[in-house]
Amino acid sequence: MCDHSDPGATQKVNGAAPETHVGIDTSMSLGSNGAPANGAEVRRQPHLGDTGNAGNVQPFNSRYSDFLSNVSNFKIIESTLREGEQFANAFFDTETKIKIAKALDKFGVDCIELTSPAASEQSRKDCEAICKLGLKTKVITHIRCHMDDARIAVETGVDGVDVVMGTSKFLREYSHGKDMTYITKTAIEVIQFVKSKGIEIRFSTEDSFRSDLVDLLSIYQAVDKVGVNRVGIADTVGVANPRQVYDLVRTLRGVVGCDIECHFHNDTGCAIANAYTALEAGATHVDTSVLGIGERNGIPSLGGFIARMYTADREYVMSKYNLKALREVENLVAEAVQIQVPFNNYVTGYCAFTHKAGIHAKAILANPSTYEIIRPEDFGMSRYVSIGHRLTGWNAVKSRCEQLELDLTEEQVKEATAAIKKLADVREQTMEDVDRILRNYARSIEASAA
Ligand SMILES: CC(=O)SCCNC(=O)CCNC(=O)[C@H](O)C(C)(C)COP(=O)(O)OP(=O)(O)OC[C@H]1O[C@@H](n2cnc3c(N)ncnc32)[C@H](O)[C@@H]1OP(=O)(O)O
Ligand SMILES: O=C(O)CCC(=O)C(=O)O
Ligand SMILES: [Zn+2]
Repeated sequence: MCDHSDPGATQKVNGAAPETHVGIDTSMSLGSNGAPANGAEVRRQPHLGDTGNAGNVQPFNSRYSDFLSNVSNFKIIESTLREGEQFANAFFDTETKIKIAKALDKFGVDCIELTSPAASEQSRKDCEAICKLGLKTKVITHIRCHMDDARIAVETGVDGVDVVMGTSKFLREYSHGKDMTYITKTAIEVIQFVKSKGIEIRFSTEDSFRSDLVDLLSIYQAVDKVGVNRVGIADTVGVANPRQVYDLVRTLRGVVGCDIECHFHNDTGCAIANAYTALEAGATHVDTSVLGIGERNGIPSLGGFIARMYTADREYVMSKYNLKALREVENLVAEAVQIQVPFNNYVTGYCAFTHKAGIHAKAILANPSTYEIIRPEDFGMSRYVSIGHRLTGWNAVKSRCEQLELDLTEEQVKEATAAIKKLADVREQTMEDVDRILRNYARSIEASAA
């Protein structure tokens, strides 16, 4: 149910590198997610001056003058097994958690964050089991700012503990009822205790963007002074916009020496943009979850965040992360939480690399960089050109003729294209329909020439 491989029924075109292929398949059924049924392939010539989709021709790379930016030097705290477990549909048994942890390790995330061991006896056991897997990724757990939780956490074998406490007026009044003096004192106690066990510690303020700036900076400064490894900013309700994020992170960067982690909810659609902006302003770590699952409508998806970062610094992202492992971990999580991967998912969505309109198709066939900023092959994906519809053009049809080894002149291809469009005005044409039209047309030309 969660398979989200390439769309069938379109023309398959792999073409950024020399010696690339064009495969064709023209029906466009959203139900079928398998590889194209009819993948006849033809060669296309490499395009001179094809610098690749995310090469240095694009003008939006970060500026050298942007000395604060960590866009080319960031870490991912992957929270599918913590924030993701807070998604309404999520129930991860031990086996599933282990599979997800291993898949994230294979992808190469820097840290995985696990549900608090104080949540339940099974959560504690699962945390211990994942710590024993010997993963390359750091294993971190996430707890309240409370000594009882900290004592349980340090016994699990984790590499790090993420501590959080609400600082907004809302949470101080209606969640835990504690004032800033109490919060600061407890935070310092928890940090010193966790550090005394030789374990990494992060302190985060929940609902940071609705907290008082002076309160925030004071507590961050206090925890930095006692040697916290990271501080965290959390947009718990998804209220922040990129400009506000930039201002807060940049201000904080001037106040603490430790690393800065950021956590953004997606209630108002800014989560990935906010994460990117936080890195530009000097944050070092970003929280993600696979497919963005989490409380309500979640946080930045691992795939979406990676797509953004790849576009900013392809070399860094490709050298650090195993991008071809993205699809596997998405499928795993989608199945575990019983959802479909969205049709428009970043990178792996059903039609993320499908080009339809004739104008696009022509240019894509000449050079994929015209209409793609991500190279599908970097993620183990394929490119498609859809031709069995009325928006098609003769250039796309010509490429199919070449695949079918039909020797037609430009004028003849144009005439065949008109025939396809006429029929496609009535209904979408499948690949078989298009091939039949083209073959019949070629036969009729041959017959009239004989
Ligand atoms: C924004 C976020 O996503 S933060 C992470 C959320 N994660 C979780 O909640 C983990 C799963 N949670 C649980 O299993 C449970 O809520 C537990 C074990 C943590 C606590 O359970 P309970 O003791 O039954 O308390 P309950 O959940 O009803 O209320 C939360 C308690 O934590 C307190 N609390 C809330 N936030 C914090 C905090 N950041 N630090 C310390 N204490 C806190 C509240 O005041 C309340 O205390 P109370 O028992 O004196 O009323
Ligand atoms: O610990 C954090 O920084 C974030 C906690 C959280 O999930 C949130 O505030 O939404
Ligand atoms: Zn959250």
